Amino acid sequence: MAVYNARAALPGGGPAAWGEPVRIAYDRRDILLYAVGINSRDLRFIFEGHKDFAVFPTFPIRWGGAGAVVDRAAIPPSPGPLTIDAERYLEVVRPLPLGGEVSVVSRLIGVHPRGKGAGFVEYESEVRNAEGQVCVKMVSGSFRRGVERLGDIEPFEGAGTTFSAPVTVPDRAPDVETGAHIPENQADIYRLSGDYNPLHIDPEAARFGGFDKPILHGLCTFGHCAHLLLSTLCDGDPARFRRIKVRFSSPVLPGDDLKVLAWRDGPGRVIFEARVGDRTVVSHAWFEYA
Ligand SMILES: C/C=C/C(=O)SCCNC(=O)CCNC(=O)[C@H](O)C(C)(C)COP(=O)(O)OP(=O)(O)OC[C@H]1O[C@@H](n2cnc3c(N)ncnc32)[C@H](O)[C@@H]1OP(=O)(O)O
Repeated sequence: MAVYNARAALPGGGPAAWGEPVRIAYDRRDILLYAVGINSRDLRFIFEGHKDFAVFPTFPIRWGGAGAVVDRAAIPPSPGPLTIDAERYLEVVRPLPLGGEVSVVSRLIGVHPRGKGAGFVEYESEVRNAEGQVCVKMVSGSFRRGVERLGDIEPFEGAGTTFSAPVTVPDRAPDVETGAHIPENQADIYRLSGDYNPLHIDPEAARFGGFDKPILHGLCTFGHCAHLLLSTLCDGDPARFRRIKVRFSSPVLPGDDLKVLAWRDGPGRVIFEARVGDRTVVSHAWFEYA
């Protein structure tokens, strides 16, 4: 089993069974950098000397899919920027330690044709602590542009299943409204957590990907939504975080004002959307808390 550092690029590749565990080492600096990358000003997440210093619950999201075996026959590769982060789910089973080594296992759970010449690919992942206990469960969905025909998929347990369920927001005013300004340099900071895709910093790479300028990492938007909801609904207490699911519907840009609108949907559960102006940027989303 290879040892990878949290800052290094994650490996990929392989079939639809659980992949080999990937060991990931991280320390307090990684925890702090992630929290600053989603623009947290909460000392519990950005000051290691705070009495309640904690890992922000969505910290491991970038490890989604780590170690999954990619069957190239089932999912033809699509060129770099044409792979788009489309949906994410994260569930905290128990808190991650404040540093050390964890392992991540992932497997392909679904490959679906979707929309105009795109494939929608979903991976499931589990993060386990040094004792082998599951701390976090995740599902990562991405759009593969230009993959018009998905390959012949060998049948496997769970093939064709999807975690991608539609969510309709109620036809009434939201119960909760919150938001944040995304600083112009937010993507510059977020990428230091290890997501160095040039789409988020290099204007030329952004143009190649079909954008006028570098866009914010979807996972940075994800972290902002989680932080805003945890702050507003749970006084920022990470122990109350349970699960979150989002769909990235439209890109967010550094400098944007992000608004999160949430509707209560039973005890400890909200349905939410994020918007920039009138444009919905996160949809089909929900958050559960204690
Ligand atoms: C490596 C990348 C890193 C990043 O961080 S990129 C930044 C984060 N991601 C984004 O900003 C993505 C923003 N989302 C989009 O730009 C668009 O959204 C998509 C390009 C992903 C899709 O747009 P379109 O091709 O125009 O698709 P459609 O015609 O709107 O919908 C076709 C079908 O696809 C479903 N769908 C649309 N968006 C998503 C999504 N994000 N995740 C999962 N499914 C999606 C719809 O419902 C529909 O489905 P049905 O054909 O069954 O009606």
